[in-house]
Amino acid sequence: MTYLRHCYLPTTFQRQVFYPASAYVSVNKDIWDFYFNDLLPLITSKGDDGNYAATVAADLVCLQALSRRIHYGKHVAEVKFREAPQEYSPLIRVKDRGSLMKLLTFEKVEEMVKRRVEKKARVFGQNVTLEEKGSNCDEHGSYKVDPAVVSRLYAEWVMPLTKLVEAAGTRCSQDTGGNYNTLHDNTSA
Ligand SMILES: O=C(O)C(=O)C[C@]1(C(=O)O)C=C[C@@H](O)C=C1
Repeated sequence: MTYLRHCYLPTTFQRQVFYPASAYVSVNKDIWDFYFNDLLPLITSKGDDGNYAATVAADLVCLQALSRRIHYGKHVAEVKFREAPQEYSPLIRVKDRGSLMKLLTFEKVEEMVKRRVEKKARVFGQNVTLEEKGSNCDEHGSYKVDPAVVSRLYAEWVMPLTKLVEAAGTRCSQDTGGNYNTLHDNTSA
């Protein structure tokens, strides 16, 4: 590092967006676990095609995309907390995890997200062939990934983990002195 010249460009000012404690909020271990244990068995078939390098590269892209999407929950939490601190603060103070989760949940939005990702998988994930439709098809064609599984991915893993990040994020907004790595239900709110 000592060999590097100083940069000629002025350092840009990075606004501190998050409360410092939110740097410790991470659900990457949970993402890793559901990706390999639950999701992959639903979208792959057993066997060995020898494409290890391409597979690792694809896994990395997917894991990073999932992690980015889920940890955007920190931004969402920040907005929600700033819009209604009077609603969030008392729940955080008394560690009412259930009510906090309810406040962070918008069921109608979740329904829309599930329908939207399913439709996107249908539209953008079609296999294009010149052959007649096979057994893995509906009236529109066949898909690289079953659109119902994509909807399930969001319903069972992506949105619940986003909310977990949001819950931890709102706690950071309230109080920067705690341990925010303790995200799960068996821990205090
Ligand atoms: O849109 C929101 O308010 C979010 O918090 C995001 C999100 C999601 O992960 O898509 C999570 C929780 C809500 O219940 C709805 C949607």
